[in-house]
Amino acid sequence: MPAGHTPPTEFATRLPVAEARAHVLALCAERRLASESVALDQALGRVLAADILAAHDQPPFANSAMDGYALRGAELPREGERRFRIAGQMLAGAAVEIAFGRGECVRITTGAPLPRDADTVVIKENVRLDGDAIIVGAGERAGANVRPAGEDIRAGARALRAGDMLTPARLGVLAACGQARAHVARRPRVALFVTGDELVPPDQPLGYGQIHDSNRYGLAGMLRTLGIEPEPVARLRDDPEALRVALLEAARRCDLVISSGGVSAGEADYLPGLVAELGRVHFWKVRMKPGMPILCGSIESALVFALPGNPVSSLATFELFVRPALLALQGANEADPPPRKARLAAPHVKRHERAEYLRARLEWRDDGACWATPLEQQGSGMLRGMAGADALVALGEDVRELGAGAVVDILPLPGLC
Ligand SMILES: Nc1nc2c(c(=O)[nH]1)N[C@H]1C(S)=C(S)[C@@H](COP(=O)(O)OP(=O)(O)OC[C@H]3O[C@@H](n4cnc5c(N)ncnc54)[C@H](O)[C@@H]3O)O[C@H]1N2
Ligand code: MOO
Repeated sequence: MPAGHTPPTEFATRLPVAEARAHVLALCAERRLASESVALDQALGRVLAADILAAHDQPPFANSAMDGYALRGAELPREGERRFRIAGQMLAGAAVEIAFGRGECVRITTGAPLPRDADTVVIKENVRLDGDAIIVGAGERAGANVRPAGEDIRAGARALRAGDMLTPARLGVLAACGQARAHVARRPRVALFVTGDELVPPDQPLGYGQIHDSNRYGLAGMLRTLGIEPEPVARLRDDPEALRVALLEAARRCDLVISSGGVSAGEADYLPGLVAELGRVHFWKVRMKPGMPILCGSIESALVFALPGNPVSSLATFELFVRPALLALQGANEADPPPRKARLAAPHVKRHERAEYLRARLEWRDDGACWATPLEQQGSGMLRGMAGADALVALGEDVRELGAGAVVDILPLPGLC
């Protein structure tokens, strides 16, 4: 009997989405990746393996927030004007301490340490120069334009949390804390298999019954939004022997194996039987549309996601299961974010009992709410609908009819900005 006809046994099937996601996250918690140290230049998008405690105050010293003149706030005039002799100047980076007396000030630039006896900076634009002195009028505020030491981050405080994904600003925090390297989770190694004898690469002409392979590019693109470059995998025919060898080899080399196609009920749908034979099926089929036939299993220590071949189904199931899995393997705090909300811009009728993920465009209107307009192309083979979508609108199993303005959960899709 061909492997495609060997029904896997002893696994959960037709799970609700939430249960399937919880199962995936639990599987990932058992498989957390080890950490490694990387230079900050290589750390964008990586997930911190430990809390970052600030070794010193940030800023490390009280400094001026503006270009101007540092002085004692108590000496500012309440009315009229007052003259301050310029005793010297402090430029950012200059390693000199300047002392100044009563009735004096120090010219200072933004970021320069505040002289010990100063507590106020009057900006350049608000003074009049008069020889070696400045004239300051009433109306200046004592204590103005000073950034106290540690106002951003106190020495010893937790600057970043284990599990934080390193965004550009977080890389800045690490650098500001004096860390040239970061301890981050190892990047997941991922193999991507695209199955289907009807598929030809986009640079080859189509024969009868053939289509261009789009999932390879869509799924690889999804991986790249997470900074993951898929491991090279040869193009395979729908041949169970070749697939068996390749799956086992990929599972030994990788943390996660993704396949596209061959996971439903067709004569050449070998994936479920092969995963059952080589490892274990954790669940097969989730009560969702698109993406119902998704399978999650494991072969040796690798997690396996067999995604449905319909192009929209493969991308939607990536977002719902594979992205959270890749984040959870790295211990990311963002692996299972709470759903975001939007208002549905047009009424919608759902005629089936599965959860539904509508492709929708988002728009922030003058009422301050985010409105989601479902696109016309909702078929699971209609890539154009997915390409025009900013988000998936998640409708629960029980939803049947929704009016315009109904509040719905949304799952934003990764974009380029
Ligand atoms: N009798 C049943 N038929 C189907 C079922 C079912 O439960 N019973 N499920 C349907 C659903 S829902 C989906 S989704 C698809 C998923 O099927 P497979 O994962 O087995 O995928 P394939 O049959 O290989 O392909 C489906 C569809 O997608 C096209 N495809 C596949 N790979 C690619 C690719 N790399 N790039 C572009 N397009 C691709 C393929 O040509 C098919 O048209 O099954 C339903 N059937
Ligand atoms: O669930 Mo399938 O993914 O509808 O096309």
